[in-house]
Amino acid sequence: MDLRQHIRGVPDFPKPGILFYDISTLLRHGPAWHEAVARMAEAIRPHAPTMLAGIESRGFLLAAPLALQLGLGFVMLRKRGKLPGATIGLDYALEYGTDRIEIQADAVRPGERVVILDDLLATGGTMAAGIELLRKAGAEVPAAAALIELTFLKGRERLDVPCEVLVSYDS
Ligand SMILES: O=P(O)(O)OC[C@H]1O[C@H](OP(=O)(O)OP(=O)(O)O)[C@H](O)[C@@H]1O
Ligand SMILES: Nc1ncnc2[nH]cnc12
Repeated sequence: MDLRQHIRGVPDFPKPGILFYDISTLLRHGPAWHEAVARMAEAIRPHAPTMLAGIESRGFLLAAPLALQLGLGFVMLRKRGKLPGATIGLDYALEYGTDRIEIQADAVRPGERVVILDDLLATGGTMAAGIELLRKAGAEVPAAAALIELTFLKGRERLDVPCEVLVSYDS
């Protein structure tokens, strides 16, 4: 199955000139979504994770079913101020301005092998921050994974681990 047929490019969202790769149409299609999760599980398995992590919010859509498929738990990396209890945070640069992601301080045990998931790798800033935050919390990060990579933005060059992807766009 060509997953590309189930991903919609929406022009000029969220601002003029940006082509937004919308996974809503993939999520809505049962067989395509099932296959995407199954293929992602097989791509991640060789990295031998003991746990998964998902980046808010579209990363959660992958982390939850993949954790079930692989028989693992998963941890939420959330935007600022959303997690209760003690947290560890990391500020990171966006195209315009900065953002912050956080993890609960007791979320991972030292040396836990955590594969980090997001829906899409664009500039790589979000994924790189997620990896750094997981390491700050004591995890090892053997790999990252995303459904979609926008290769022309070279986000992969910002990562020091392999990134598994299912669909790439070069423009
Ligand atoms: O590689 P980057 O340039 O950092 O961009 C990729 C990030 O941007 C999107 O998240 P967004 O902030 O739109 O949040 P959402 O998942 O809540 O929609 C996407 O889900 C990734 O997390
Ligand atoms: N072009 C894009 N489409 C969908 N999500 C994104 N996140 C960052 N860039 C994006």
